[in-house]
Amino acid sequence: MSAPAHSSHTRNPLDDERAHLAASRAALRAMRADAEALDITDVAANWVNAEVLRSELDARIRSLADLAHTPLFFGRLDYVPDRTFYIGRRHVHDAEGDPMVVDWRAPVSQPFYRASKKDPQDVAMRRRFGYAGGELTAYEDEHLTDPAEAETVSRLLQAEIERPRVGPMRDIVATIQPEQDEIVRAGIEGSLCVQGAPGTGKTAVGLHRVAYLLYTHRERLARTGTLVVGPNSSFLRYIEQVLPALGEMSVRQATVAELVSHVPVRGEDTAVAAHIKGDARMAEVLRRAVRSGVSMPQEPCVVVRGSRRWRVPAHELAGLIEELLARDMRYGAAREALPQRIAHAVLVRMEQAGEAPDDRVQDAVARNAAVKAVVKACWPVVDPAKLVLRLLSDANFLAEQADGILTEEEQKAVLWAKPPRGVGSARWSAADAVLVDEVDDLVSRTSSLGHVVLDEAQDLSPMQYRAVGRRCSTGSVTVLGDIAQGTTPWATASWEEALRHLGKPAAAVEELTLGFRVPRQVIAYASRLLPQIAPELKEATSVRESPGDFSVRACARGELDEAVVEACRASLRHEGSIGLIGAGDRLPALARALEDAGLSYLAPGTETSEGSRLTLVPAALAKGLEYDYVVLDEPAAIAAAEPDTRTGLRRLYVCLTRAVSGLTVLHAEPLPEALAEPYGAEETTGAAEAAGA
Ligand SMILES: Nc1ncnc2c1ncn2[C@@H]1O[C@H](COP(=O)(O)OP(=O)(O)OP(=O)(O)O)[C@@H](O)[C@H]1O
Repeated sequence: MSAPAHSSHTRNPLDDERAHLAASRAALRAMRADAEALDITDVAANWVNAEVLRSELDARIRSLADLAHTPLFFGRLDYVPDRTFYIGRRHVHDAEGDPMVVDWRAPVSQPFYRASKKDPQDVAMRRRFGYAGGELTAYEDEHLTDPAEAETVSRLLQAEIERPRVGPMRDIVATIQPEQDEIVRAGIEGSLCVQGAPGTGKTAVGLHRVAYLLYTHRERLARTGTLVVGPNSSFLRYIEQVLPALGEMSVRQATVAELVSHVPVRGEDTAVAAHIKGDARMAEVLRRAVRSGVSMPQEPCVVVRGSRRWRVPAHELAGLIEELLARDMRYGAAREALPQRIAHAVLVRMEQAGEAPDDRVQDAVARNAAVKAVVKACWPVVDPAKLVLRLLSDANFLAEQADGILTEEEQKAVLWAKPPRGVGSARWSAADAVLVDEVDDLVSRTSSLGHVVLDEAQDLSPMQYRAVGRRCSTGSVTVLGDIAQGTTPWATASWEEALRHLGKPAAAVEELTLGFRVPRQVIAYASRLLPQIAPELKEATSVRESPGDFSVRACARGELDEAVVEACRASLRHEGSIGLIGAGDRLPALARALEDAGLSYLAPGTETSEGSRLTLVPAALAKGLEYDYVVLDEPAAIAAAEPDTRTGLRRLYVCLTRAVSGLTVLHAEPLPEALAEPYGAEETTGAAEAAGA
């Protein structure tokens, strides 16, 4: 793209901008040299201090590195009157401390993302820069206050959206859209939920929001911590470079399974059992179970001190226990409070007898063997894993705790067929681990982080939402997901319900509808499934201009593998990444076909590179990922691999919406009904062919 011609006889503005880039680079080098030259021997009082300071300084020096392939600034704002700011990934200042580049997250940068002709926000001109291989090669201006200038779609923005994808996920800091920016910059106090169709940038927005919050509330979040929760490790590997690219290294990323890893998960539940174990009613069953060991004393507690014996009668002890049960306290905290309460009762008696005991006496009484014996008998220690184990293997115990909460059939469904011998040998399932986590929290409060981003949230069960919710009980959360992509039988039905289980019922639900990934005709084709999988949702639109290569082809049974290999070859002739997606049990055959054809392939989550661009993706792991070209093998098999029709079609919807530039669907079995209609010739361009032939 060339720079627009400017009428003046002076230097080409591009030269001026290049000069500013060179000067900014020099300033950044000077900042780095300053940091490197800093002598900390005088300021660090001791060895530990010196170590801490050194590592902070090293991090700062690293963050000041000038990365040749990431432009130092990507935009410029000319405010009225007469103030110019260059917007980039990080702040750069000159020797006097004046800004050469301001951080995209600073308040003065906000109009770069939000200002419009309708609302110029004091900006006279917005300039976007185009780079090629680290060189500044183009710019594009919008004069927001000029009534004569028509509003246009930015070509640089469009080029960025169309740029082929290879390697890990990229940041979108140069091209965040206004509706996305509102979410990125929403205040830290409020929790938010974002419903968005495939490719509307939910993941990108969530990660940029973390970077924004860390910039704006650095100290607070350094103390309390931030966490990004994603669906599986391939997904986490795919997104893990985005935050470091934005200069943020200290954000933890985890799956829900990793958050609740109290027991080793080796077993699997039936869909029915998993559904019940994920139901919020389980929380009440567990609460009862935890307290079920509490009993009322039959004997008085007799404390001997010196020559005197102090007696607290059984009914008074029972009163203390009942009072603790009635309070909204963690089980473990109440257990710690009980000896003090009993000791207090003893102290009252001592005072009545004319003694003047102090706090030390109360502490000593609380540690007395007789008091300890009462606590041990009446308020026993609860081991979370052992308690859940008992609940799932002892039918009578479960029946008592679940009485009036779970039906008999439901109880039967969650009981282990063969009770394990102990915690170590049990075949715990993922849902069991969440139950153990719930009990753990009933015993001692889980500590809360400052902010949690929960991505692909539509798949979580109510009990999983509770597990995430307790990790942000005093902080806030950003929930991202798409109901139409919910593929677990235990998925929570609506965002309102999900937010309730998270403990954030007042959070606002926003919707993103502009799609940045999937070409228009592909999203239109996939959206035919919406009436069956999520009738309440609107069809996504696409901002992508490229119509994309899209074809649906029927083959004879014996020829499918060969056709798939051929489609992969054809895709490899284009630039960018290629994903071959198939049902789990089709994967061995597909792998063999690729190997026989001499095509090497990667596993999902492995970084693609120019030399290795083809990934073989099981349908179950496709969620959240994207490829420039997707070859989709046998839709019917993908749908059939799920326990019910709706889940099957939702899985298919996920797989159909992974493509950026091209999608080839190949099938030997009939297509699901909604997709069988030929794709209308009037809607297609290029290679689309009739489906279901
Ligand atoms: N403002 C933007 N500018 C450029 N690219 C964007 C923008 N927003 C999103 N994208 C790109 O669109 C693609 C889809 O984004 P992302 O994966 O965040 O979507 P998603 O809503 O999480 O999708 P899914 O529902 O499939 O998980 C990514 O390649 C992302 O970088």
